[in-house]
Amino acid sequence: MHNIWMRLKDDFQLSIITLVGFCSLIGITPYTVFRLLEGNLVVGLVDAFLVCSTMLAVLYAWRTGNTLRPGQFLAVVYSIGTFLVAMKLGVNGLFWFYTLILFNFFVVPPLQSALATFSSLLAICIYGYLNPGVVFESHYQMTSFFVTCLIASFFASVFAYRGRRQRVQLVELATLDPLTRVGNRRAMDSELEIALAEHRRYGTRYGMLVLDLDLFKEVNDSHGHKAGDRVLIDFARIIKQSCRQSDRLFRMGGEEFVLLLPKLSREGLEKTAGHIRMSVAEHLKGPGGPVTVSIGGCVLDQHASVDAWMHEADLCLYEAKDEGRDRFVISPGNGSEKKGEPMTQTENELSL
Ligand SMILES: Nc1nc2c(ncn2[C@@H]2O[C@H](COP(=O)(O)OP(=O)(O)OP(=O)(O)O)[C@@H](O)[C@H]2O)c(=O)[nH]1
Repeated sequence: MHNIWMRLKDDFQLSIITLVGFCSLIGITPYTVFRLLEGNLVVGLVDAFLVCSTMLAVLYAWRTGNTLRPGQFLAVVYSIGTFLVAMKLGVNGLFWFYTLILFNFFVVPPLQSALATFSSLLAICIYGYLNPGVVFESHYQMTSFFVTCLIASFFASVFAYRGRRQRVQLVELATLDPLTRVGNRRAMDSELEIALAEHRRYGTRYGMLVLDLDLFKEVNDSHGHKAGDRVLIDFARIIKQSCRQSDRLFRMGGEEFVLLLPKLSREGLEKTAGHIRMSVAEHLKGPGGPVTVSIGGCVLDQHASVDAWMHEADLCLYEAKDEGRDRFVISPGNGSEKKGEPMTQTENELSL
């Protein structure tokens, strides 16, 4: 129950789709029964179809975590459904268009929503125009309906667009480091926990590299904080260019970064660490000359916690610093506290 509540709180789109499911169940089901009882089979079946489709979409969203596809599916189903209901019920069915406008703008991105709503609106107006007296009582009524729907759509799309942008900005504020635009510590903590859970459940392999710029204080002290910031931004860019798209880079704080690498063996981790060390040494130019990086690494194994995993990588980093910097040390990987001496390799040793 706690899990369900957390997902509803954290995922806005999921909560909207769930709300739609709830509203359709209690809002449309009575109409379905009523239409079927009064013998209006078509509208009754359309209503029943809407309720069933909504329930399926809600289930799909909860099972897969994907809310875009069920949202698009519902936007199409409801747009067609609203058209059919208005076609059959005439003026009494037209009021559902206002609900459709709001609904579509909540479940799909603004452009897709405008397309679905406008198509449905246009379809009912064309049908009404071709069949005078069936849907609209006059052309004047049809025009008023069309114009008010367009105005309502316009306002809904402005609010939907602003709402979406603000949500994206909030997520960025909560998960990105403002200087380097890589993941922040909060994002790192949650991704490392997910990695640990996946490793335990499915045996997925993960490697971690802890990267720390060498003698970074000198850059700041000699050339100022702004120059230091520039070096940090360039460093993050070089790391992102040197690793796979599936790898995730986080800034732990200061000049220390963590790289999470999925599906990597210890040998793969060594290669990547060597490649990154070399790329940084070659391409990272501070105001006073090249800046290098020291790296500690560890493959996730039998670690009791994320802290234990990170601690092992940190010990390797300290060792790389102690041995003279501009190098990497990868733990031998027994999953517990470091027991033996970890392997230390510079790029030259690797290529021998
Ligand atoms: N420009 C800038 N500097 C930062 C930022 N965060 C931390 N620092 C600086 O990073 C420096 C870290 O210095 P140290 O921890 O002594 O490490 P170091 O000089 O890199 O030495 P080693 O790690 O031993 O190679 C300090 O001068 C901090 O002020 C930041 O966001 N921007």
